[in-house]
Order: sequence, then C-alpha cells, then structure tokens
Amino acid sequence: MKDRKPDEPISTGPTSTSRRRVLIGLGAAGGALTGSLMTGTPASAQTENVTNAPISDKTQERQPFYGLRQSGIVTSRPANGMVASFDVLAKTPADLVRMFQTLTERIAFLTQGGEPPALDPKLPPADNGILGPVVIPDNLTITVSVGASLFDDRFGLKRLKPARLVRMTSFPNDALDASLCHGDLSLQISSNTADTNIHALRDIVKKLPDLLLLRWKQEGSVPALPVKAGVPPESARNFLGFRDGSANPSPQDSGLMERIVWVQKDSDEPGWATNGSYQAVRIIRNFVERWDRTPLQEQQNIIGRHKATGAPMQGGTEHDVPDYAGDPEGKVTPLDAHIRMANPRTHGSEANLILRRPFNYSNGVTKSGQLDQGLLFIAYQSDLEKGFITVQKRLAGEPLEEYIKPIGGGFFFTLPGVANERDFLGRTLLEAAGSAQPGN
Ligand SMILES: C=CC1=C(C)c2cc3[nH]c(cc4nc(cc5[nH]c(cc1n2)c(C)c5CCC(=O)O)C(CCC(=O)O)=C4C)c(C)c3C=C
Ligand SMILES: [Fe+2]
Repeated sequence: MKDRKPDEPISTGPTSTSRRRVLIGLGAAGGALTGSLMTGTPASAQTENVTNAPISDKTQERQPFYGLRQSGIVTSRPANGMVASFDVLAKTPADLVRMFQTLTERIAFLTQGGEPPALDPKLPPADNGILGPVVIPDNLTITVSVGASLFDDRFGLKRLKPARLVRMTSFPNDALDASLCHGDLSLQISSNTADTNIHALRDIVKKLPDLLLLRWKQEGSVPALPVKAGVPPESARNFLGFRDGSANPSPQDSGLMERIVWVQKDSDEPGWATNGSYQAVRIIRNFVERWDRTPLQEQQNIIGRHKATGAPMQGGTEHDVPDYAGDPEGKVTPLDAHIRMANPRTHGSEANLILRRPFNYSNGVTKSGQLDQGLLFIAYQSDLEKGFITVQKRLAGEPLEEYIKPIGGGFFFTLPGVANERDFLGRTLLEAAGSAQPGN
C-alpha cells in the first residue's frame, strides 16, 4: 500500500476517475442509470436524470472526523474555505449540550459522506440536495470554535474560559463593521468545492434552527497548484498577486505544531482545553485598484519579497530564508516591509509564530464602484496573545496599511477533537461545567 502523509486525503471506493470515465461513456441517454450506479440512489430517484454536483475526480477525498484534535487546522488547505459565525440561541446548559451533540452528528456525517434517509415526499427532504442524492465527502472539514461571549452568564461557563480568549479588539488600521464581527461560535468549513461548503452550512442551519443563528459568513478560495514530487510546494497567490504562505510553518512538522498550534496538557489553560487551539479570523479588504497602480518595486518593498517568484529580496526561491542579520539597515529588505515587521526573525520572535490558513475573497462591487476583494485571514496558535495579537501589534503603521482595511472577524477557541462515536464536540468543557455527565 502507498504511504500516506498524515493529512493526505483518503480516496476510497473504486477509482473514482476510471469509474467516472465509464459513466461518462454512457452518455446523456444513460442518465438515469448513471445516477443510480454512482450514488446507489433510492428507487424513487432512479427514474430521473440525476446530476451529481460537483463533478471532479476528488469528490471521494475524505478527511478523518474522529481524533484528539479537530481536522481543518494542520490539514492541507483545500481550494475553498468559509468562516461562518453564529449566535447561540440555546437558553440552558441542557440546550447547549443538545446543540453540540447535534453539531457533532451532522459534521460526522457531512465530512464522511453517505446517503441521506429517504423521507415521505410530503415532508421536506432530509438533505438540501445541492450535491445530488448522495452526499460526497469532497475533502470537507468543519472546524468548530467558540467565542469569548459563550463564557458569559448564560451557561455557567465563566470560570472555564480559555486564559487568553478575549473579544477581538479594534486595531489602529481597522474599520470594523459590527455586523461582520465576533460570535458565540465559528465554523471554518473547507473543501474542494464551494458547493460542498454551502451544502454543509445549509445542512447545519436547517438542523439547528432553535439553537444557532447565523451572524455573518465569508467565503473564499485559493488556486489549486500542481504538486510536484520531491519539490517543496509552491504557495498560492493572494489578490495582491504575491505568493502567500512561503514562510508559513509546515503543518507536517508535528513537533513545531505541538509548540505553536496546540494547547498542551501542562499549560496554564483549563484542563478541558487541551488539544484545542486559538483561532484568529480577520476579513481584510484589499484596495486592489490602488495596488494595481503602484509600481512593482514599491509593491515588493512593501511586502518584502519578489512578486514573480515569492523569493526574499536577496533572491533565491520562495523557500529561502530572508537574511536580516546581514541587512541591519534594511537596504535589501526594508525595515518596514510586511514580512520583516510580521516576523523580524530575532531569537525572541520565535515565540510569536502562527499557522496561517487564509483564503482570497471576492464579494462583488462596493457602492462606490470598487472591487470588493480581500483576504479571509485565518490563523491558529496555542497562545493568542503571543501569536496573532503580538504580530498584529507589530504590523501597526506598516506601509501595507495604505492598501488594506480589516473590516471584520473575531477571536475564537477551537475545541478539542471528538475521540469516537460516543464523544461529542465541547464534551470536555460541558463536563467540567457539570452540564454533561462524564463517561462519554
Ligand atoms: C497579524 C498577522 C498577519 C496579518 C493580518 C497579515 C495580513 C496580510 N498578509 C498579506 C500578505 C503576505 N503576508 C506574508 C507573510 C506573512 N504575514 C504574516 C502575518 C500577517 N499577515 C506573517 C507572520 C508572515 C510571514 C512572515 C515571515 O515569517 O517571513 C507574505 C509573504 C509570503 C509568506 O510568507 O506567506 C505575503 C505576500 C496580506 C495581503 C495581508 C492582508 C490583506
Ligand atoms: Fe501577511
């Protein structure tokens, strides 16, 4: 059997590409048969010309749901991502347990895929049908995190708040829109296709109407780049045209991830939070019209890298390390370049590393006729203060500020993973609060 990297998606079932080729060969006339073969559709659907969306050879890629930690953090970033933030409508601790249990059950199903139950057609269908009669896994992960507001007076969780979890504050360059900020609970939904993410969100919204209310959401995408054997992967470009992710710590480096991403057992965090992480989300608008009229040299000085290759200013490849020690006056890489301010690469700045997992977004046109594009910035860290907050403070006054405007987001704590079928998201927290019975 072929060796598989820890986060490499698992492809199951018959080779989907070859199977699809056979099915495509059946042509339009074989539509009903195609639907039946591909999906094992119930008899009632077999008479219809069933189309399964989306069509790709990656629809059977599957990420694990059960584990010590949630998927979607050190998991390779797929092409499409979304953050959806919710207000929790649950009124009692018992309601909150029901909310987390239902959420767990839905995520377990959606991420692994399968056939929804066939209900009496006089009732609304069990599934929204966006993906066709059978729900495909499509590399889907749904990562659940909670905001500081969940730890208010409602559920008796106050004393259990993660030590560094605070409501996101406004930083000097921010122009935060209240309708795009904060929330009791966030879902980071990512998969191979935007439709799969929307399918999952619609399913969750439908199944928890009395417990969760959608507050804001932002979708984004990143171009899928070819993976070449034996060559470090190239980073996708953001909407400023620069490679984004070149210096990101490697999610495959599990020792590093223990230190910078995962809350450890022996930390000063509450015991229930072990194996969780802090999630910082920022919706950052890019003034792309202004950027596109900025000279290349200036753009490169602002970011601190070559635009074409992503290499540091001294040259090489995007994976080479910028040499700041040999450039103390910033003659090669300006002292106020984005990457130098974000990570000055001093001995002390090792403590401020974060794992970035951003997506580009394009929302249409603003009222004043500008493109509404930007970065759905998502970062994970074991210490929010040492991580995102310190790095963001360091970036204050950077020349890039003239081209970007953070307008939304929030700080959340990503819950520990779900161990098995008897476990559920948030169990360790709710048990510590006395709302759930130990023994799951
Ligand atoms: C507070 C954290 C950060 C925010 C917010 C942020 C916004 C932001 N970044 C870019 C573009 C690039 N960022 C790059 C590197 C980089 N950015 C941060 C942090 C934040 N960025 C860090 C820690 C780093 C790595 C620095 C290093 O270790 O050298 C790069 C270079 C390529 C890369 O390493 O990823 C680009 C390009 C935009 C456009 C943006 C807001 C819209
Ligand atoms: Fe950055």
